[in-house]
Amino acid sequence: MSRVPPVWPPVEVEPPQRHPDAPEPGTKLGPHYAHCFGCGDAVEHGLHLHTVADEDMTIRAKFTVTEAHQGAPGLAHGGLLACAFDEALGATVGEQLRQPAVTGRLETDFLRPVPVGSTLHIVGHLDGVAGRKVYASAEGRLGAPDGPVALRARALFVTVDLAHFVEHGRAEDLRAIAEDPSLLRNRQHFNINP
Ligand SMILES: CCCCCCCC(=O)SCCNC(=O)CCNC(=O)[C@H](O)C(C)(C)COP(=O)(O)OP(=O)(O)OC[C@H]1O[C@@H](n2cnc3c(N)ncnc32)[C@H](O)[C@@H]1OP(=O)(O)O
Repeated sequence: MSRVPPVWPPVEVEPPQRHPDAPEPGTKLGPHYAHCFGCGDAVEHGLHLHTVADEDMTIRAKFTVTEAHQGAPGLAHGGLLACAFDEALGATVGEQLRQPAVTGRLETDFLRPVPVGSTLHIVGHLDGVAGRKVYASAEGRLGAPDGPVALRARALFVTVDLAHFVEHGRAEDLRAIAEDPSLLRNRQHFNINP
């Protein structure tokens, strides 16, 4: 079967406009929510993605695969790898546009197995905007920023109002944030206040 991907982005897009408050290249982004499985520091066996803003609408992220992330013996679970890309792409969109957005569609190509103990170096890029639709893509290299490509991913994010999270989030988790706003680690950027 051919691995030639379809045209990307799949619709006509405008070039994304970097928000004036988007973090400067080199800024460490930190977790956006303590209990986020992708980046949260309160999730013992989470992915703990470390993300840094970079030039040209990109972010760089690192994900180290632990024993807790196995699918086959000694190898990362594919769904968790997709999760790492969801997180990295979400950070790319959120940090560069400074607008809440959720994943509408995520596609992932797995090119190489990713062993436990290895680190994936992910670069996420904002590709274009069409109304509320935001297209982003990412590549993950094994072991080093110039290592072999292990995964590629493409995603459609859809921008939403903060009401999306208030309406759909579990009440006790929203209450916990109201009681301890520091759970939203990046709240100075997004000013989420449910
Ligand atoms: C820093 C933060 C890091 C966070 C990283 C993690 C990110 C996440 O995991 S977010 C959680 C997972 N995602 C979700 O829970 C989203 C669930 N889905 C939804 O809530 C809704 O379907 C939602 C908001 C995406 C879209 O619904 P709604 O607001 O009614 O808009 P809707 O009109 O259906 O869609 C908007 C546009 O997107 C398009 N679209 C939506 N979904 C898709 C899809 N899967 N494929 C193609 N196009 C789509 C629609 O066709 C529409 O296009 P157009 O404007 O051209 O008509």
